[in-house]
Amino acid sequence: MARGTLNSGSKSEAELPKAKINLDSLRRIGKLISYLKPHRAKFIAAIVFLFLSSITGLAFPSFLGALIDAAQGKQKYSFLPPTINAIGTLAFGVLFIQAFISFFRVVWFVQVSERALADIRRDTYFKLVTLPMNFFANRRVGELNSRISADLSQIQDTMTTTFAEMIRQLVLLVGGITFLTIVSFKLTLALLLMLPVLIVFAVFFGRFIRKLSRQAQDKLAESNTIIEETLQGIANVKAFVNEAFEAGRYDKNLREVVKIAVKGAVFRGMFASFIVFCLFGAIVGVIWYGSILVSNHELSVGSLTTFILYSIFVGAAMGSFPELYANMQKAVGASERVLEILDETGEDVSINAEENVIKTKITGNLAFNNVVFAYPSRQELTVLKDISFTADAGQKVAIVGPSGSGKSTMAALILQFYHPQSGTVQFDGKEANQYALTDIRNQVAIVPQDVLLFGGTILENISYGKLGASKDEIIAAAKKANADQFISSFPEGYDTVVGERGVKLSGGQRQRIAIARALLKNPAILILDEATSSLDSESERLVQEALEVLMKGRTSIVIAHRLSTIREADKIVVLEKGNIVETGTHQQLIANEQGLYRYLSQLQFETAAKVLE
Ligand SMILES: Nc1ncnc2c1ncn2[C@@H]1O[C@H](COP(=O)(O)OP(=O)(O)OP(=O)(O)O)[C@@H](O)[C@H]1O
Repeated sequence: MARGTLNSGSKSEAELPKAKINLDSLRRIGKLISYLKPHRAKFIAAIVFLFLSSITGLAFPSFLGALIDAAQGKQKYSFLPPTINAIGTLAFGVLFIQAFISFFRVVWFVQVSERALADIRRDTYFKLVTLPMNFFANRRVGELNSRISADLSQIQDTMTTTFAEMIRQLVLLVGGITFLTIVSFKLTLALLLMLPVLIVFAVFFGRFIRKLSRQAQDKLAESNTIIEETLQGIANVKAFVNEAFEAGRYDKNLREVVKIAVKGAVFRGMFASFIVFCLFGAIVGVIWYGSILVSNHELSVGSLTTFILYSIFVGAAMGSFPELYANMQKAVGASERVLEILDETGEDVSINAEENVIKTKITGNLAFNNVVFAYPSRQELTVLKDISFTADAGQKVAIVGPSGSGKSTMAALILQFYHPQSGTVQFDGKEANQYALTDIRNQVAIVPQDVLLFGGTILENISYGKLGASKDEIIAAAKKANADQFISSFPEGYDTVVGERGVKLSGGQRQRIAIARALLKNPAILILDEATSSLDSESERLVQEALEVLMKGRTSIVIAHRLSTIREADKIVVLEKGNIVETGTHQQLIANEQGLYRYLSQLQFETAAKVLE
């Protein structure tokens, strides 16, 4: 039967959907098979060895039969030596060769599939990280993660085990039937009439029982949910005096669990009787008939032994096919899902670090010309409607407006995460598409609202702004970003591990790390997405000071939530529902009594005053 490793038991793999195997699906997954090409010599050698080891495996029942016959003074095959010792020695010789071949076939299969799989994994990951933002908007991280883990594991399992097992069982089946026919045509006929019917019956029976036990498990899980819900909401249960109701609900569910389990037990019992009576019965029948042939001198004892062993080989091979086939189907499904990613068109970003150099310098003039934009995932909602504004090199331009007015979307368009439906985004007077994508992203930095730190040291996190920066450069950037002081206060300083498993940094501290990152990157254009949650005043002062240093000498686009921080801006763009409703300096805008800016300013001023009271 198929080995236990075929379904490594992990839930996600066991639940992978199956796909139909036909010419069309095989053609589609041909691209994945092409990953074997660089290793084809080894792969072919492994298949040849697999054939050899399976064929030598087939020799053993004949050796055993010959040994038994030799013990009775008979010679079973003329091509085998007549004495017991000679046959035994030969059998050991073949065994040794088989062991030798098996070693290499296992090692080679694993080597080839591991390497091919690593290439597929690498390409899938590379493709994933270069895919446009829109791709990620429509998919959950968990789902993508499972493609790289569960789907690829299934493909790997199939490559290393299922595929080899399929070939091995095929050889055993064909070879087994051939040898059986040689030993006794009559017995083989009797066996082949019975065996397939019994095996098909056993497989379907087995599946039905598995389905029943899954139903029982699901029902049990349901009753566990009832317990969980009741205990979590115990205050509600008590307040409504619904203890009896919950107890009834649980009891009803439990009865159903028992009902399904008992029904399953009946079928399980029937299955056991069936196996005992029919399958073992078939063997007993064959031996019975064989013994009659032996007593009539039509068959030797050795031949009967050989026959029984080959029948076991053939039966096991037949029985293993349904599971092997199901595994193949899962692998085809998994391959199709992985290919879906590989076939997507990525952004024009190279994954070679050496190619990531700035080819065209940008001085920092930025312009939006009649930009109209809707997110590809929500075409019906036009987020930006005819936006035009300019930011000259070195200027500080603030974008303000109510929540949802499209401020962050403008930042995403500057970073080329998305492209406008009409209108253009220009850098130094040239349209964005005239630059290499990496040229723009390498010269634009963003300090986001919520700073994500990667698992690693503070030093590594800052150097994310400029990979390969020296420690001195990093410390200098941290000093300018007002971060050196708090970093040095940690016992491990810059080597302190942060991120999910490390030290938790406060919002203000994380922002200063992000500022140091941006300083290190030294961009021509800076986007500041101001944090909405307010920091305490000391933290705020440190962050604000660091930001002033960062903004000096470059174009800064400040997405502002607190209007007090942008009074000095060269230009303030006021956005409302995707339209620019006002543009000007703080003085100009505050003077407009009917203006949105003045209204928002007053609102914030009043809120602040109330807090102070
Ligand atoms: N990835 C996305 N896919 C689809 N719609 C989006 C996406 N991101 C934002 N939106 C929508 O675009 C509109 C503008 O959002 P945006 O985040 O630009 O506003 P904002 O002005 O930055 O808001 P806030 O001040 O709350 O951050 C909103 O209606 C939002 O629902």
